Formats: sequence, C-alpha cells, structure tokens
Amino acid sequence: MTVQILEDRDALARAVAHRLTERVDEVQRSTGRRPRLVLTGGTIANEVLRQLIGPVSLWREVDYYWGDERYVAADDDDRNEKQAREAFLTRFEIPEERIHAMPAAGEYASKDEAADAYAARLPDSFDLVLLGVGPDAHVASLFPGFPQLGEQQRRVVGVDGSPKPPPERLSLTYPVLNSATAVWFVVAGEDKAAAVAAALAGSPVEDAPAAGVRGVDETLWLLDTDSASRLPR
Ligand SMILES: O=C(O)[C@H](O)[C@@H](O)[C@H](O)[C@H](O)COP(=O)(O)O
Repeated sequence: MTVQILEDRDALARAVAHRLTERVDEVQRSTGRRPRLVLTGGTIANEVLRQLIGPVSLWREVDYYWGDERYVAADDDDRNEKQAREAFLTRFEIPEERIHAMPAAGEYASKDEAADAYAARLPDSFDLVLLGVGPDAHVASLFPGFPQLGEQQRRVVGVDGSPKPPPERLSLTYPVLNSATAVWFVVAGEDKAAAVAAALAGSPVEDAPAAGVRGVDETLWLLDTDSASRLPR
C-alpha cells in the first residue's frame, strides 16, 4: 500500500496521467500484449483522462473496460463511457474494438442479463484498475451496506437504489477488482477526507467499501492534500 499526495487536484490529475502513460508503456513492453485497463467514472477520473497526451499509438493498443456504469440509455450524459469518450477516447480515435463498454439500459431484458453479458466478456484479470472514491467510501458502484459487497461468485452485478444518482447501475464485484495486478485509487477534495482515512485505517468493508480492494502486486492511493487531510501525520 503506497500513498502519494499532490498539492491540488490539477497536480493530482497531471501526476496520475503521467503515471498511467508510463504504466501502459511498461505493460506493453513487458508483456508484448495490449494492457487491460479498467476505467472509473467520476470527476477526478475524467480530469485524468483529459490530461492524457500522445503518442496516439500507445493508447490505441489498450483494451478499455469499466469498473461500473450508470444503467441509463447509451446516449445519456450520465454514462461513464460517454464521459470517457468526450474526455479521451474520441480525441485519440481509439478503435471501437478496444472499447469494452458496459451495456446500456435497454440493450438486454434486465440489469442481471446485462451484467452477465458483460461478465462473459471480461478477461481473466486486469493489469490496472482505476477507482474513484465517494464521500461514503464507495468504489465503483459498491456502496456501504449494500448486498453487492458480499458477492463472491458473480463478476458483474446490477445495483438498485444507488445513493449516488442515477439509482440504477452495473458494477464489477470484489473478486474481479481484487484479481487486478494493480489498483490505483484517485481521490481529490475535502469531502473525501473521512472516506480516505477510514479506508486506509482498514475500516470494515460494510462501512468503507474502498477498504475491500487490493491489487495483487500494487495498491496505490493517489490523493490531493484535501482528500489526505484526515490521515495521521
Ligand atoms: O459511476 C460513478 O459514479 C463512479 O464510478 C464512482 O464510483 C466515482 O468514481 C466516485 O463516486 C467518485 O466520483 P467523483 O470523483 O466525481 O467524486
């Protein structure tokens, strides 16, 4: 578990974009295959995507997945996929076959069918999972006290009644998130300080879902000073 603290959210977004570029290049060189990257929704994550720069060839040789998705129409501005296209994927003209978006509402008869369809497309593991963290220490669409926290069989689940709108979502589950080689939490803002402190203190997963995610080889907390403000000195 490593923590890096940047002075503000702009510096954080730039630092994560730089780290991500280096990691993607490193995985391509060391494995000779396309890196398998899990994107997350949320404002700081989109700021990171906006900071990414070339070479375009690097980014076109990555397979992009999502840790969660709002279960809304494909053209809904709330879609994490749509926001990622606007922030990055379109800018670099990433080929469609590299973009593995979660199903939108209406593509399948139910959220459960959509979840199972996405699960069937997932690789055995991921090289890197990016996660934002909510003020309640949720990650992806795994929320405190929700039944999905206990899911150990299914790799993708539907979520109803999300406390963060919109209410219906799809989410990867802990077994998938924790099979990733590396997990990077990217968190900015004073409103996240308590969640960060709780997760890093090892609070029960029921109260702080972020505490339940670890990379196999690497777990990194990339913070700004505000979100780190409740950490012990
Ligand atoms: O679909 C979502 O809403 C996200 O995946 C969610 O898990 C997000 O990452 C956190 O809520 C942090 O979001 P912010 O960075 O905007 O606070």
